[in-house]
Amino acid sequence: MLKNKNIVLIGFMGVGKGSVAREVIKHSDYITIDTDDIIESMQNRKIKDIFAQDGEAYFRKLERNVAAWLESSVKNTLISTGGGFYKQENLKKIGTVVLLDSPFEKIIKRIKHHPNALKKLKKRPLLKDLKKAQELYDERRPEYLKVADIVIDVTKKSALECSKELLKKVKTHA
Ligand SMILES: Nc1ncnc2c1ncn2[C@@H]1O[C@H](COP(=O)(O)OP(=O)(O)O)[C@@H](O)[C@H]1O
Ligand SMILES: O=C(O)C1=C[C@@H](OP(=O)(O)O)[C@@H](O)[C@H](O)C1
Repeated sequence: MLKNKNIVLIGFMGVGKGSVAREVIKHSDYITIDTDDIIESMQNRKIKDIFAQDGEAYFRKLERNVAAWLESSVKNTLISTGGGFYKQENLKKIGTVVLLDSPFEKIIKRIKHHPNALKKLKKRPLLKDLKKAQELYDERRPEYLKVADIVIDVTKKSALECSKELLKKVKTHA
């Protein structure tokens, strides 16, 4: 583990941030937290309900609050983030930024193959319209690459393989 250094996992919706984080903690001393989970628990409602009831701008404000808290108060933690969290101004101050990268079609294929696919799609308001989601992906991908300290191509790898690559790359990045 790096001293006083968080790992911030970024990447498009459904690319596997949560899945990889859960593998990393099995093979290291890291504790993991998820910005979406923090927001849902503070609000006592689901992300899709926050979007529906108060709109995306309100959700982004909540993300900003979480980002400020992460920077001031969280250390030595693997932080999994929502797909839009990478835009936070203080992102690089929170920790080493690791991008999970994969083509749009592969991400969607994976989600659709999951036994709980419908639920997985429903809980992500920005995946409702796949054409718009593809546009969002195209707009974001260069920005993800720009902000990342480390990039992991997750396309042909299991979450376990990705977690091992992450731990190795983080170690050598220090
Ligand atoms: N490396 C992987 N190989 C195959 N399927 C994966 C992999 N990583 C994630 N998945 C599947 O993709 C979907 C989205 O993963 P998830 O971890 O929830 O993504 P995120 O946290 O980035 O939104 C889930 O159905 C999960 O089981
Ligand atoms: O890409 C985005 O802007 C979003 C991604 C979601 O998280 P996941 O990446 O975990 O699906 C969630 O934060 C919200 O629906 C907005």
